[in-house]
Amino acid sequence: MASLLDNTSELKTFVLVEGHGVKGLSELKIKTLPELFIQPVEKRLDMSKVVPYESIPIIDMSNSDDPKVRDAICDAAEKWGFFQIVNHGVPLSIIEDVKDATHSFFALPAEEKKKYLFKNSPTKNIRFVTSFIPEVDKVLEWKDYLSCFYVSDDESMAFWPSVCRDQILEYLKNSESLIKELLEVLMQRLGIPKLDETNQGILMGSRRINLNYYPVCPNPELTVGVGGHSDVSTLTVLLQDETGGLYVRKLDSDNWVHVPPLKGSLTINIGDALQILSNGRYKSIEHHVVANGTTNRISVPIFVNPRPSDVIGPLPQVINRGEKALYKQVKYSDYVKHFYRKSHNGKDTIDFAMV
Ligand SMILES: CC(C)(COP(=O)(O)OP(=O)(O)OC[C@H]1O[C@@H](n2cnc3c(N)ncnc32)[C@H](O)[C@@H]1OP(=O)(O)O)[C@@H](O)C(=O)NCCC(=O)NCCSC(=O)/C=C/c1ccc(O)c(O)c1
Ligand SMILES: O=C(O)CCC(=O)C(=O)O
Ligand SMILES: [Fe+2]
Repeated sequence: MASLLDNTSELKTFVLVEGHGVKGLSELKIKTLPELFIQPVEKRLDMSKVVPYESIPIIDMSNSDDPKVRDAICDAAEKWGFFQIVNHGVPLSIIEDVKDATHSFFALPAEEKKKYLFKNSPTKNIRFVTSFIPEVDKVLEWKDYLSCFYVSDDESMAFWPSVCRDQILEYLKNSESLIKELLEVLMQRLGIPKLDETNQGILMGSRRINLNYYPVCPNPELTVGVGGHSDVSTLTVLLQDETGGLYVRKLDSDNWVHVPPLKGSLTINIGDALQILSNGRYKSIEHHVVANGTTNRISVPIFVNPRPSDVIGPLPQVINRGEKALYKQVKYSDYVKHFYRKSHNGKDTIDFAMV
């Protein structure tokens, strides 16, 4: 084991090539974090900047036709870019099933998980990864994930891991009406009364779902679970377990706010695509996940996106009201490829679309 930990190339092979991931490393009960994962101080979360007395809004969706609830959603998207929802209509049993399925996938032996590494995967729409982009990240993040881009039920049934595919598909189906409702509410404030086929395609024409696993880390303060980044989605529906560890930047400040686990809740955040489409009105906020010294953590984000072929820019309904466009028109797949070409670095992806 000593040679594994001291030799970066052997370590990379164990973690990235043999399918062990950081979970496999954590299970060796190592006492010290290998250098490969030691983040520069500026990439770690400065806990002195966390403000304990603030929290993102919690919105009860049981009366979602109530104008007060609809206003609360739009206000949260403008002022925080992040909010938690309860009574959202996604059955709690479906949520529990997807959490269990996440544990089942990561409990598979390395030999099985290895089949989903990008170079071995039967389809480019599914990949098992450690860190964010290990080919690009100079220092690795303390996270393994399975990323699934949804194309069709048939493709999922053929290629997704059988231990989790049915639960993921059920979850995707059962979150559909919630996603549509949230987008409808957000569009109404922008002067778009109904979602028709065209804007529905741009707002929610594709989905990516990730199963994230953050294993216990020997020196959590020296690394990150996920470095500061904003999502490139339209919006993200995030399911987290009872561990905690997600922090979001308070708008226009140097302060961070914890997103506490709240049983049965889902966390919603605005992504870059909606910041662009709304010409900056709705905010895609930087967020960060810390590593944990005592508990394994899972989370499951659904990234609701435009279709890869869509061209996105500030919506005509927004610009026609006399606003100056802050962003140019970009092909969404170009935007996403730009995101996937570099390590996490706060909010810098959106520079790609800036006028
Ligand atoms: C992703 C692309 C661009 C792939 O295009 P495609 O033509 O199919 O390319 P391909 O030949 O299959 O794959 C190669 C590309 O995969 C992309 N890629 C690289 N790493 C990954 C990865 N880990 N997961 C998925 N795609 C990746 C790169 O963009 C590659 O581009 P290039 O290096 O060839 O230039 C396309 O499917 C698309 O436009 N999808 C739109 C929907 C979408 O995926 N949106 C992203 C929402 S994800 C989001 O908002 C946040 C994600 C996130 C945040 C923090 C994390 O720590 C993390 O892990 C993930
Ligand atoms: O694990 C979390 O709570 C958030 C993960 C995240 O930000 C992401 O996968 O984009
Ligand atoms: Fe994220």
